[in-house]
Amino acid sequence: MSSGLAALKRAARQEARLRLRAIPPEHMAEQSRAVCERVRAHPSFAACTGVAVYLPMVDGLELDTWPLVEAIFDSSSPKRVYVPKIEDGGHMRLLRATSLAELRALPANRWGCPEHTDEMAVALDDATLAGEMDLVIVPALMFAPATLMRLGRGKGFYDRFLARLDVARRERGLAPSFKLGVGFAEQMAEAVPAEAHDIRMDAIVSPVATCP
Ligand SMILES: Nc1nc2c(c(=O)[nH]1)N(C=O)[C@@H](CNc1ccc(C(=O)N[C@@H](CCC(=O)O)C(=O)O)cc1)CN2
Ligand SMILES: Nc1ncnc2c1ncn2[C@@H]1O[C@H](COP(=O)(O)OP(=O)(O)OP(=O)(O)O)[C@@H](O)[C@H]1O
Repeated sequence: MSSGLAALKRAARQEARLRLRAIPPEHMAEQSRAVCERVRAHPSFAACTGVAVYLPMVDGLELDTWPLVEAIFDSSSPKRVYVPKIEDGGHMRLLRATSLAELRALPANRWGCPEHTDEMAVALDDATLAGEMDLVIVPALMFAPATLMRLGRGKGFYDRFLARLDVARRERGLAPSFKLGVGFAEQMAEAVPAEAHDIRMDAIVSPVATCP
């Protein structure tokens, strides 16, 4: 990556963290509920049979996806649910979860994200390889709804996972996954610095708008 772009990304991540820290907790909870409602109302949600969703970090500072996860498991027409697990070496696996209780009981990893432990995950396959998810709920530090681009946490986990997922789906004759970015109003920007490997979202949902 060119050092100019790296510096731009670094500065934009710092700006995003400042904005996130300034959101009152009750405003975060309210926005999270509104975004989860909008996701449930989106056509890609009704259409999907398998959803990849992150579980929010315990210390907050990102959109709370629990209202969405609870709604999926409460539904009479359940969908398959997959959650990320970070492996050594910077690889992200997606593991199928079979109940809300299973997810609720997951311990926090070193970054504060609820995640299966290595022992729990031993018998679980990486669902990415079978291309099982048709909808991916994508986190980011900042989004640009006008361009559908996102700025992640800088480790490339989602960019690499989304690329691998769609390769697996293509090999099976399946359409690409629908990539739905979710964030607080404070995380929406005019533009974000982007590189060739940064994967474009199909839609971005904030509490007040769904783009496109
Ligand atoms: N809830 C949740 N789960 C998720 C993600 C996420 O963004 N949110 N991820 C999305 O990719 C993956 C974990 N990705 C991470 C990527 C980078 C860092 C990281 O660099 N942490 C810093 C300190 C924290 C920070 O301010 O970002 C560090 O370790 O130095 C942490 C997690 C998978 N699970
Ligand atoms: N498809 C890919 N293949 C190989 N390397 C990649 C790919 N996507 C991203 N990377 C690498 O990952 C690192 C982080 O990329 P970047 O700064 O774009 O992360 P990010 O978009 O903030 O992270 P994330 O996607 O996890 O939210 C970079 O070194 C980049 O080269």
